[in-house]
Amino acid sequence: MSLPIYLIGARGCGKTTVGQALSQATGYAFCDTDHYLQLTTQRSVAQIVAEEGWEGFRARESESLQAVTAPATIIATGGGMVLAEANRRFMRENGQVIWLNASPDILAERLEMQPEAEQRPTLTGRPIVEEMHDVLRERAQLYRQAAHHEVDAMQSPDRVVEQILRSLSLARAS
Ligand SMILES: Nc1ncnc2c1ncn2[C@@H]1O[C@H](COP(=O)(O)OP(=O)(O)O)[C@@H](O)[C@H]1O
Ligand SMILES: O=C(O)C1=C[C@@H](OP(=O)(O)O)[C@@H](O)[C@H](O)C1
Ligand SMILES: [Mg+2]
Repeated sequence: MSLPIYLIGARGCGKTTVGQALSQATGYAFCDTDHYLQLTTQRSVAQIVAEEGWEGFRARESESLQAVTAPATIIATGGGMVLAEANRRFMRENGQVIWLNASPDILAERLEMQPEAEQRPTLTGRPIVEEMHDVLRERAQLYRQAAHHEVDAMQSPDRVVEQILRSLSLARAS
C-alpha cells in the first residue's frame, strides 16, 4: 500500500504549489486541508476565524486532516497543522511527513507578493517579516519533530519535487 505523503511547513513554503507538482510527478491524488475546509464549510479561513476564533479553526483543521487521509495521496497541510501534538503523531504514524523548510525572509517575500489574505489572516498582528520570524521561532522544533524528511524549499518547485522523491526512494532503499 502506498502511504499518504504529508507536506508540512510555514505559510509560503510551497506546500500547495509543490504538492500539486508532486501529485503530477507521482500520479498520487492531491488534497489541501485548507481547500477541503473551504469546500466543506463554504467559508474562507478568515471567515471561520472571525466567527469561531483560531481555536475553532484549529479544531476543524484537525478534523480535516483525518478526513483527507487516504493511500496514494499527497496532502498539503496548513502551516499550523503541527501545533497539535495529536496531529503530529497522526501524520507520522499514517504516512511519510516532509518538512519544506525556508528562511523567514524568503517566506515573507513570497507572502508579500501573493498575500491571499482571505486564506491567511494575520496570526500575530505584526508586519509580515516579523510575523514569519516569530512563527518559525515557535514552530521550527514542531516541524522538525513531526517530519521524517526535511527538504530545502528555497529552490524552484521542480527541484523541491526532485529532492522529495530522492528522500523517499532513499528511505525505501535503506
Ligand atoms: N519553490 C518556490 N519558489 C518560488 N516561489 C514559490 C515556491 N513555492 C511556492 N512559491 C510561491 O509562494 C506563494 C505561496 O505558495 P503556496 O504553495 O501557497 O505555499 P503554502 O501552501 O505553503 O502556504 C505562492 O505565490 C507560490 O507561487
Ligand atoms: O500558519 C498558519 O497557522 C496558517 C496557514 C495557512 O495555510 P498555508 O500554510 O497553506 O498558507 C492556513 O491554514 C491558515 O491561515 C493558518
Ligand atoms: Mg497552502
